[in-house]
Amino acid sequence: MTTVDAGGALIADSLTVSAGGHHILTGVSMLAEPGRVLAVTGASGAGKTSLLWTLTGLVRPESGTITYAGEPVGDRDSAVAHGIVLIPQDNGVAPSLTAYENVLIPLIGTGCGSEEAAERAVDALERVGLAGQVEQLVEELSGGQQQRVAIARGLAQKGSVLLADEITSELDAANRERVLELLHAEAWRGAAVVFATHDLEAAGACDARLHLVDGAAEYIGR
Ligand SMILES: Nc1ncnc2c1ncn2[C@@H]1O[C@H](COP(=O)(O)OP(=O)(O)OP(=O)(O)O)[C@@H](O)[C@H]1O
Repeated sequence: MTTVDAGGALIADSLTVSAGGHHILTGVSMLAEPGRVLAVTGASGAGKTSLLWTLTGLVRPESGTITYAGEPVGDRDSAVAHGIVLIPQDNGVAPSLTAYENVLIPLIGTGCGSEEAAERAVDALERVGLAGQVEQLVEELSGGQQQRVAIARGLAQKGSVLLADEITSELDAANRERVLELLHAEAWRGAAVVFATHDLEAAGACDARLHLVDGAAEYIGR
């Protein structure tokens, strides 16, 4: 397994984000530590996706700062350079490519050598239980299988920070358990993991919890 910088905490300080003329995050602060899984909970519309998109540089905050290992994360390029990986809520997989290509191509795009990328892609697909679907077109896969392709794509990148947005929503019980174990395995590898979820049982098994209410952090702890 690849190890990452153990000093690499992702810290958000007083993030405020606006869209459509109103605040969708208001003064949210957060600490994601290497080796730990932070659950982000909250009702639908509370701001979980907005927070993860801001942490990964896809949304620019109106005020507040984000740092990784003490370095500013100001935009998408710096988030990528710091190894901040997002598994998005909508999966974002390419339907006309195979499962393997969906995992492989982003690895090549980030400069991974072709042999290592191939190994990592197959390994990640096996870890999510898709060893038998490696060469299958994504459009031929079920919703839950497509979600697992997106998870494999995120795992294969071996990020320093893994942001996982509602990644168990389409999974059956066995695959939900498998994916939760994989998130914790990412933390054991040394990554800081942030897991947005409606699943309070899964959140309870995480190391820390940030609860959002109407875009504000209401409760931090277990
Ligand atoms: N581009 C946008 N323009 C205007 N409002 C937005 C935009 N993006 C998000 N919002 C609003 O911000 C709020 C938070 O949305 P967000 O998707 O972050 O919530 P969430 O907690 O992830 O919800 P869910 O659990 O349903 O995925 C919602 O009220 C949403 O309508």
